[in-house]
Amino acid sequence: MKGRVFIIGLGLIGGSLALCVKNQHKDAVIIGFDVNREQARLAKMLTIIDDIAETIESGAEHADLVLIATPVKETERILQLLAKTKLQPHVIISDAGSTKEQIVNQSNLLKERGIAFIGGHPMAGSHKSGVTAAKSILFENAFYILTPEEHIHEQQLLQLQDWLAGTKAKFLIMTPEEHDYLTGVISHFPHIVAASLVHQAERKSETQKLVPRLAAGGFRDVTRIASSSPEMWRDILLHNKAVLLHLFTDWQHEMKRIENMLQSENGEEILAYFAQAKQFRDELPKKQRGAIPAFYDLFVDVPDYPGVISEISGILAHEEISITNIRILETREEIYGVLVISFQTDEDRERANTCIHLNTSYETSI
Ligand SMILES: NC(=O)c1ccc[n+]([C@@H]2O[C@H](COP(=O)([O-])OP(=O)(O)OC[C@H]3O[C@@H](n4cnc5c(N)ncnc54)[C@H](O)[C@@H]3O)[C@@H](O)[C@H]2O)c1
Ligand SMILES: O=C(O)C(=O)C[C@]1(C(=O)O)C=C[C@@H](O)C=C1
Repeated sequence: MKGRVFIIGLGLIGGSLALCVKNQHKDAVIIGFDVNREQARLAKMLTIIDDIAETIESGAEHADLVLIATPVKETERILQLLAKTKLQPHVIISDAGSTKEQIVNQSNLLKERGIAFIGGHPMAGSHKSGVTAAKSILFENAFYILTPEEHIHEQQLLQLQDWLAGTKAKFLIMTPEEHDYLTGVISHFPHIVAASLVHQAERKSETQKLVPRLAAGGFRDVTRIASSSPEMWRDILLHNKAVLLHLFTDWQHEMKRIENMLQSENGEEILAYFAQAKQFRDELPKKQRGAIPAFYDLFVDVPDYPGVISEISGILAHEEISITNIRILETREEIYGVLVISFQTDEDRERANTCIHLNTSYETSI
């Protein structure tokens, strides 16, 4: 599609959306704005955007699509500003915020002017922030939730999906309330738990100096997201307060339940507790994750010795399995295994997995 796309907030998500729109719509002109001028300058330098707008008003005036990718409290303020700004009558405005109800409520002022606002949330991301972390593949295979209100025409919804087709995400339509409940359960509350575990470890480290050095595999896996942007998460919590307070009560019951099992040394119940969690966790759809390994990646836990890459690639070549990339991770943090092999299809990855199991004793994970 041709047109002018204005992106407000040029961080991880705004930058990634800009790349996705440009990949799909080569003739589109992407204008960006960020309060942090350095982020805007970097976005232009990295050719993630074509031009920088001096103000939100000047960027929005001639835009066909406006995407807001700022922390959610800022998004509310920006919607208030846009409601007073000169806009093209056909413009579509959307956002990428992690909460929806308060943002959609705030868009009422635009609705009164007959301007279309469609709440959006690409359900993939990272603990990294800033435009330098932006990637065009960030949302591949992830869900992209849209929360159109009743007055939004089908045509406007389709047009937004068309603009965002380069994300290669799967669109899901739901109400803002449903969105906030679901994300409260699977994203926002887990974030609080991750941060609380880090706080607990930090407190213990005051008397137990070895805690930071020993905080390895499991602790790092479960707390990776605690390294995310504090501003972003402060805003998410403030927006989704009601859902989260309800989940705190649930969680406290949950902790009490396992605490009681331990208190009474009920081994059978403890076993069942972990077995049930393992079953549900193991059955989560693997292909629907976001970007972190967004390709068909296979992780192979190999000893770090010269020649290991050619050993594995030789085994795969022998079976005529094509690989698109093979590399050694410099760190073992967050993902098991140091050798990452990328494939074009899930089928190739499955074949490779079987082949490595048959020919080596290395552990693999997908
Ligand atoms: N990080 C994730 O995993 C993720 C995933 C999906 C959605 N989101 C949502 O996307 C939004 C952006 O998150 P991010 O990860 O890109 O954060 P980020 O910190 O990488 O980028 C946010 C950018 O917004 C800019 N900004 C802040 N206030 C502004 C304002 N008033 N006007 C213009 N620019 C402003 C900041 O300077 C920053 O560059 C948030 O609402 C977040 O909830 C995040
Ligand atoms: O992978 C991560 O680092 C994330 O936390 C991404 C994550 C999530 O909870 O899944 C975080 C918030 C966004 O709203 C969407 C995605």
